[in-house]
Amino acid sequence: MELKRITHAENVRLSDSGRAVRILDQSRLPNETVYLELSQAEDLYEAIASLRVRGAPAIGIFAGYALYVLALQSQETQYGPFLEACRRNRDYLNSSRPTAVNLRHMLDRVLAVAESMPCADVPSIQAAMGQAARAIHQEDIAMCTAISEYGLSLVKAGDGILTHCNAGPLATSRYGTGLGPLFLAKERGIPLHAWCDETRPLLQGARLTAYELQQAGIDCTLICDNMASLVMKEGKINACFVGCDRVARNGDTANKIGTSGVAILAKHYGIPFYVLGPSSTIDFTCPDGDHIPIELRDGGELKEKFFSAPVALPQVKCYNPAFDVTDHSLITAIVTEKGICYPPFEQSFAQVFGRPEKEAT
Ligand SMILES: CSC[C@H]1O[C@H](OP(=O)(O)O)[C@H](O)[C@@H]1O
Repeated sequence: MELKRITHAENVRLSDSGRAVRILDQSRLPNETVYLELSQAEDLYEAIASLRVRGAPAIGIFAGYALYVLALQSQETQYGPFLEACRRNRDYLNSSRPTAVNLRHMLDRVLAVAESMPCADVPSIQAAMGQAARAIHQEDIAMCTAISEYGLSLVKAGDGILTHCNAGPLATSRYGTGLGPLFLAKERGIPLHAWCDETRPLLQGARLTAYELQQAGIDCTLICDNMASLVMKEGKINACFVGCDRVARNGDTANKIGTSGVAILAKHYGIPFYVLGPSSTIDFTCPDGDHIPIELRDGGELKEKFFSAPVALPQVKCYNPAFDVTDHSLITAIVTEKGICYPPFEQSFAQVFGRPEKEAT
């Protein structure tokens, strides 16, 4: 049987000129397909802050390229001033969103290249930074493929998979993490059915997950977030697959707001709850979920965004945390590119990643 390779929208890459970052503007999907080429610091920052590019791995890939294209514009010819400019750009881009640790990890990785070349000329440093940014992108493709393989091993043909938010190719490089097994299953002719939480308030599930799955010909049904309990009770769900933005050392996981509620429901109904993500999303310096910074966003996203008229009076106060933390006790396994980690997570991380069990904080 000819295996049909799923084509993925190119969500982030270097522009053809090599001097800008080209993205598919996810804030305009699913109704408009708009590509942007960004090279100015303020535009690169805004693209992350406004979720034109979003999803922990995709943010990391974008940030690596962004620091590189900004370095290319530097007029500095001396190492010291050049490095200081790179550090300022790193700090500025890192301040765009606080929760997804991939942002910090990948900015630091590209900056570390510049910091490791004190005796090199600026053009050589710029070239090395570009190689690091491209490596981050290629590594993510490999990681998502491996995560998808491990994730697919946890389900069987005909299973119903509940998803929350978007952790597909748009949020990563290819395949995705939480959605990766669904794309891999499609390529292999294995039927799975996705039940997609719309994921208020920014509707990544409705706008992006349903879009990606529909485009790929993958069976999916869109539901409101408040329907998750009913579809679980009705026996439609055999497993929950979600992505992650930051995993603490004990397995507590920050992901899109509403994820912890899905995990509590899954526990109640005896349904396995899987977190899927690359090792670059694990923050080994973070001891537990209480130490994960949670982004607070503007209340307008609740009251008027996506509505033809406001759904609440302008004076109504709002609370809009963009993420919540799922306690490690609610997680069946954390699926990474290096293997499936089962509780106790600190021990399995040590085994899978070959790290000391107790890390210096
Ligand atoms: C593949 S990780 C995607 C992860 O990021 C999303 O957050 P946002 O849309 O705000 O970037 C969400 O938490 C997804 O699970």
